[in-house]
Amino acid sequence: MKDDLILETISVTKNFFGDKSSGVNNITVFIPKGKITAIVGESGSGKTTLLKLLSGTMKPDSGDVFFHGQPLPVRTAHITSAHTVITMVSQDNTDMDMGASVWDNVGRGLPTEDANYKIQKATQALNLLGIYDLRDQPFGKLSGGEKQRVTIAKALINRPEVLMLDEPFNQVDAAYRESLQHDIRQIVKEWGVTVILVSHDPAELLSMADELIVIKEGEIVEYGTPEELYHDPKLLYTSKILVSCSELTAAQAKVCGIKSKRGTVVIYAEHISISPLGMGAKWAVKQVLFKGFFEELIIEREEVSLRVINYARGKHPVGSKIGISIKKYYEFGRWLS
Ligand SMILES: Nc1ncnc2c1ncn2[C@@H]1O[C@H](COP(=O)(O)OP(=O)(O)OP(=O)(O)O)[C@@H](O)[C@H]1O
Repeated sequence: MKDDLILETISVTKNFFGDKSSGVNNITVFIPKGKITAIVGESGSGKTTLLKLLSGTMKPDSGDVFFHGQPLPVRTAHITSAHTVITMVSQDNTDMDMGASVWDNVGRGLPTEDANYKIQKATQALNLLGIYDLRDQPFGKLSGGEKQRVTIAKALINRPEVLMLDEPFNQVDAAYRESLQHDIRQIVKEWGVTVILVSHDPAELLSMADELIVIKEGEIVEYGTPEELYHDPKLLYTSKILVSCSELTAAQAKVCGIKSKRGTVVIYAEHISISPLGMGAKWAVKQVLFKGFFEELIIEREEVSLRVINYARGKHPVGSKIGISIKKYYEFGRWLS
């Protein structure tokens, strides 16, 4: 066990009802201390199962889980944001009392009756998450984003060593989400808390995580930093999780002027530029997806569909035609242009 690791699983398997296609199989992962590690994968790939094994709320069928190099005891009760060493924040707020005030909910996370200590800790936690002014509000009346801040404040009140976040920002609107992500990063830096995050949001994964663990059908298939996996994914599966991209067969790639030697080509939306309208405008705009300061266009030609980033919002409506040039594309293991 290296000093810079806090949790590790060695060859851990957990299946449900003896079905090997459920749960996770033979997983070995290392969670670095004081970093944000994100577990990513398609729906049903085993992310939550792995999170539960790492938190000690689920017992593996075989294999071992270590916390600071010692076997992690399995807890009988569900882990909640009131646990002290490893805490969990999920999107459903099940351990919060909707009718009680923010202050009471957060204070309930402390395992003590010492009133002064409670006041000091609750004030600190609420200030940390920028919600001190909400202290008298009933929890149930808060917005989704405010609720998540309160849940995280409760989870942090005991200064846990590990904070587990299972899809924590689903209910939070985009503007609020960024500031919450920023605050969590700050807390990780200042307090040295280890965060394990499960998320489906590529932007969140790339901007928040220090390390990514990619899980597919219950097995770890790839891991690395967001930069490594974004720029040099070994698997199409990984790029599809992290990036808006199009996957083409060799025949489809030919329509884009690409001769593929390996049979599958991946084109990131950001690597396609839109050329001036005119004779070369052969791609029909089928859908325009609003993304804030840019749009994502779904374009089609000869039954080949591509995703393209468009910064000139409103300029290419559905039904119009555009020309494109592809700056680079990915064939597994290598970039080509
Ligand atoms: N308690 C359970 N009983 C039976 N099967 C289960 C149970 N928990 C998980 N599974 C199965 O194990 C597999 C992995 O589930 P898990 O919830 O870990 O996936 P996930 O990646 O977190 O999915 P999602 O992103 O949809 O939440 C799925 O096939 C799921 O149906």
